[in-house]
Amino acid sequence: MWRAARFAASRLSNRSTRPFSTAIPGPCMVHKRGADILHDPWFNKDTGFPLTERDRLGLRGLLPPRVISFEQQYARFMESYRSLEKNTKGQPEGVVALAKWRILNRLHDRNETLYYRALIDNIQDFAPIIYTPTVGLVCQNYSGLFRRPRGMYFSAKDKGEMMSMIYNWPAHQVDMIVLTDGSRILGLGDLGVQGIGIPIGKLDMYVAAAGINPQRILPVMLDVGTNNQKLLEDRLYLGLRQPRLEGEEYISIVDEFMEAVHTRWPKAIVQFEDFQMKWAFETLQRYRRRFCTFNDDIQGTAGVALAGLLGAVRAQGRPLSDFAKQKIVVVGAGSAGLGVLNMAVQAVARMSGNGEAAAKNNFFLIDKDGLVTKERNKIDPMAAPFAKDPGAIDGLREGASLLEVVKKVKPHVLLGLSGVGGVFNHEVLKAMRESDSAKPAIFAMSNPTMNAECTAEDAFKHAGENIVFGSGSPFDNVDLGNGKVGHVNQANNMYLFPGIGLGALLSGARIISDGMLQAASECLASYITDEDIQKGILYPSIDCIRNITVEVGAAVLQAAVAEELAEGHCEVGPKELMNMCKEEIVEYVTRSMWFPVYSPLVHEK
Ligand SMILES: NC(=O)C1=CN([C@@H]2O[C@H](COP(=O)(O)OP(=O)(O)OC[C@H]3O[C@@H](n4cnc5c(N)ncnc54)[C@H](O)[C@@H]3O)[C@@H](O)[C@H]2O)C=CC1
Ligand SMILES: CC(=O)C(=O)O
Ligand SMILES: [Mg+2]
Repeated sequence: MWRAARFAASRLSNRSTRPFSTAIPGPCMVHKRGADILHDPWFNKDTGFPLTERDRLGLRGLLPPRVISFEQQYARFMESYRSLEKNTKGQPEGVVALAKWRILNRLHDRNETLYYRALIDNIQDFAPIIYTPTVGLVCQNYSGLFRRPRGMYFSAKDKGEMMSMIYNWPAHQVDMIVLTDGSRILGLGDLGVQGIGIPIGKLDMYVAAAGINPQRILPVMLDVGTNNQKLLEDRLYLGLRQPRLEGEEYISIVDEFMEAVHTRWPKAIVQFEDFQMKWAFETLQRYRRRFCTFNDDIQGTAGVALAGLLGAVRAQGRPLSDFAKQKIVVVGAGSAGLGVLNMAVQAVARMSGNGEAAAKNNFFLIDKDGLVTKERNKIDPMAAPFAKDPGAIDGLREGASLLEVVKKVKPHVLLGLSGVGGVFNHEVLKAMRESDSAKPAIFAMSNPTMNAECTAEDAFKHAGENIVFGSGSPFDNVDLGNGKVGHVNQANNMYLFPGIGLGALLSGARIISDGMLQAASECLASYITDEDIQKGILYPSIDCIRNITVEVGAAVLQAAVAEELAEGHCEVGPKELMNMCKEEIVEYVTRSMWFPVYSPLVHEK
């Protein structure tokens, strides 16, 4: 069932990052001329326009005479980035992070080709700036940082207008949309319109990891108000100054947006991101059978966590079938925590063949009120299936604290998706030393860094050096002394959502099925070699995220074909997809990925 490490070795040979391409890129049609091109980041090449192109496009005289090559421009940008790093050394972390974000954002606003090349080639350094953790800081300060709009904004005031508004977007084709209502941005709560930074960051990862053409992405903010009093009182706040819409009023706005998008771009994939839990589940159920859509926090996170949980079983030197015997404490009963539980329980049920009721026995769910049991008043219907019988474990009652649960259960895995920084305190971590596992796993998956359930250093210090550790935001590996290293994994849905979107897009699937999501998770789980697993490495390095995404995308595409959901994409029809073997699918996915090079621009009226 789980194709474990068998395939991993063959994949390793495939991992080099693509060098500067020497192939001559095809032409790109542009409907503008002159200064309009220089001010359009999709087409702008700055000083890189060849002289013939300057003549053809009316650019002569609008640029200094010397033509600078793409490679020189890239080197120049990286030089200024590195000197900024040097010059800001010793300054407060937040100041440095925002300075780095600004220099990248300026390039993004000016020249997207160069920006994405820099991002792809330096993904390890730049992901923490354009994605978690810095993106959280950017969202918190968005109204002050705002210079130029990016993406689209649909507000409660636009009701009845969305069908026409969607045609204001300048691109003819959109493939990938990331949508938020700003109600639960990372672990930072309701940030209203300022949450737009998240769809922007996620789509940057789509371009960098999945090679989605940046002219075909669309970050969207649905501004239905905010319940964040501080923002409502902030005179610079750029969103609607009203409390969040609720109930029918709210859902009618989302309905209208979904209809508008699919009228103009019937094949566009919509990723729901950072919606508060009640609307995350409600919208997923409402749209997943009608549109090609998924919720990243529920489904993407679940797949990444499951891959990590299976890695933790392998790290103990046990067969994957032992997953059913692992005792797992999940801290956080929100969209992410419940998404993980649902997928993990299904996996246990499949592996053990004993059904879902039995599969739940070894999972323990904790929320802000402690252990969730059937005695809980007003239990959330989504959490109810995971509520324990009170007394199922001797001495553990409704609302038992995390420390009590860890001491009694002695779990193999402690997994945090609570959004609460430091909730895995020293006592809880020390209690993990008594785990029934020889290599206990600790996942502090909440973002950004301040909201992580514990730091990597504390985890290794208090829970012991034999743990395996994952965190949602990056931490440095921990020096354990004597040349030993505590490896830090980034347990983040970034390893899956780009491949889910890419595979769904290229398959032309009508919907994103559970089978497609399971295939994505299995693929990630089988990517790591046993040798790496023994070192505590559960996820590959972010440096090879493009290669991982190819594999995940191919697995998702294959699953869509197997389930007869694939309707084909562009010139590749469903029959051709059906006739492709695994290697041909991988080759097709790789070939379909956009890569940043300057294409010759051809003016078309
Ligand atoms: N690493 C990754 O890939 C991902 C990480 N996340 C992170 O997970 C966190 C939670 O996200 P959601 O589930 O969407 O949020 P949510 O708001 O829906 O759920 C939070 C849950 O944590 C519980 N909680 C709050 N305080 C607690 C405490 N002191 N002890 C135990 N539980 C407590 C709440 O009762 C609630 O059940 C966020 O920080 C988010 O950034 C979310 C998705 C992906
Ligand atoms: C990573 C992510 O999706 C989150 O923290 O919400
Ligand atoms: Mg999210």
